[in-house]
Amino acid sequence: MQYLSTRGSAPALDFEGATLTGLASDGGLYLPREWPRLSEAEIRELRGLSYADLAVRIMRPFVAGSLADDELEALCHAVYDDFGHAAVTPLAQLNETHWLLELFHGPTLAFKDVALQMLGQLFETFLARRDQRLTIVGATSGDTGSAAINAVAGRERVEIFMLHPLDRVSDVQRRQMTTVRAPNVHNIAIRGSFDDAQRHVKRMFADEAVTGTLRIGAVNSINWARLMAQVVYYFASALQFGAPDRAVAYSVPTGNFGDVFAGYVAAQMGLPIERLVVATNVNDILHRALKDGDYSAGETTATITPSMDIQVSSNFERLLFDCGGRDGAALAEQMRGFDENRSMPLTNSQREGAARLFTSARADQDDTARALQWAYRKAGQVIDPHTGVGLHAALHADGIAPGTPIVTLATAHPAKFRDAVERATGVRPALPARVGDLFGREEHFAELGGDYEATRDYVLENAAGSGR
Ligand SMILES: Cc1ncc(COP(=O)(O)O)c(C=O)c1O
Ligand SMILES: N[C@@H](CCOP(=O)(O)O)C(=O)O
Repeated sequence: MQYLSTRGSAPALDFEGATLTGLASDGGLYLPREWPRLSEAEIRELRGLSYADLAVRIMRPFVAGSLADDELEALCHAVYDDFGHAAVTPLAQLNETHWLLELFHGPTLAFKDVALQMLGQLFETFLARRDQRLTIVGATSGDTGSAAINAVAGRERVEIFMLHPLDRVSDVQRRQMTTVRAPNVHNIAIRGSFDDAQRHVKRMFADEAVTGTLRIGAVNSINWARLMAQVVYYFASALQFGAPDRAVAYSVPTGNFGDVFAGYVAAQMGLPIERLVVATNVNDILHRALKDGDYSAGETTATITPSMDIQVSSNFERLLFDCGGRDGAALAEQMRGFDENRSMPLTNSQREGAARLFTSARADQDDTARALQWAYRKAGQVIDPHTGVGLHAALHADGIAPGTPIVTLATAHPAKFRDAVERATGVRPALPARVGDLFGREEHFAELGGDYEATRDYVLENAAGSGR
């Protein structure tokens, strides 16, 4: 499989190249040249497979040419055979229509583990093959950071620099990153928002002072391999509802548009998805873009769903590319306009293409708290606030045919946000034993100002080196 940049001018790469490169050299994001398509009969044959075997079948066309079947099988079984829950991503029923897809059974209690545990293995495989090292630079609003650090801590061939916005992640999220003691892990808190951190990371990919010295890679969802691994749980859940003979709708709490874009990919592959509901908090650029065609970023507001306090949503570019006729040059121009004005109108084909599958909703803090209360009182489920944003959207979604199961992606364990959960429900969720003694361990992180140069220089000065 070949991968193309959404901005049209970076070289096409195979899966191995796209995984190690992360962000394309023209600033675009990699996407498969075409969507592999499964027939209804092929989807039916997936019923009853273990999660690991399903992952092999879904990922195989995407990795073709870069991983042999036996290599892919070994990786999928290594990651998913012992994942914290036998089903890896189990479903929980709320009522006759609504379900939760629990994505938080991995080591760091958020959906990011499902893909990042796989990405850690992919890095190891490809770097060993090339006898190379990689310096990862990443940005996190809380969950990607801990999941990525868990996936690569102590590994020989990678080191990781993870930027988080100072005081804008939960205490559990921060400690899951900053208490990890491994020589290849560097945590940096920057003054500003997640968007600032993400901008610094993307700029490093285009900065010769960095790329001329270090081979840098990405763990954020700008890395295609992340999304590929997330497609699997849409199939795993829809099959349980009878796919391909029955359609399912999903409500996805959204920030960087990665998780919900994985649902879009599943639909392009032939999975009958009736609707994808993009659920945002008050940082609602995606809701406004889908509703009015106006993609314009405001200031980020801190909320009880900090992982979704995002205004510039990386993966939306992938959707605009795919829906807008895959015209890289035109999209590069459109994105240049956005970089200059922090605002851009969508084209008609982008709007119409998106409207075929997506709908959207926005939840403020009261809506979110009410959704947490509803889940607890009506269904006995204590859910995290991000999941609450998704559930609010699911409960208020229209345009979904009666009788269609609506699945809300439960993206984090409630204990990661226990203060907000307790305030809404009166229940203080306990931290699962698998995260260990987080509050008894010492924290280590560098605190930097908000300027790009300080971040870049810190990385250059502290990198053990990955060669060029
Ligand atoms: C708990 C949680 N829910 C939802 C999201 C949103 O996911 P995405 O950025 O893939 O849209 C994130 C992070 O982005 C998250 O950490
Ligand atoms: N919510 C994320 C933000 C980064 O998103 P990513 O999916 O692009 O890595 C986080 O928790 O860090």
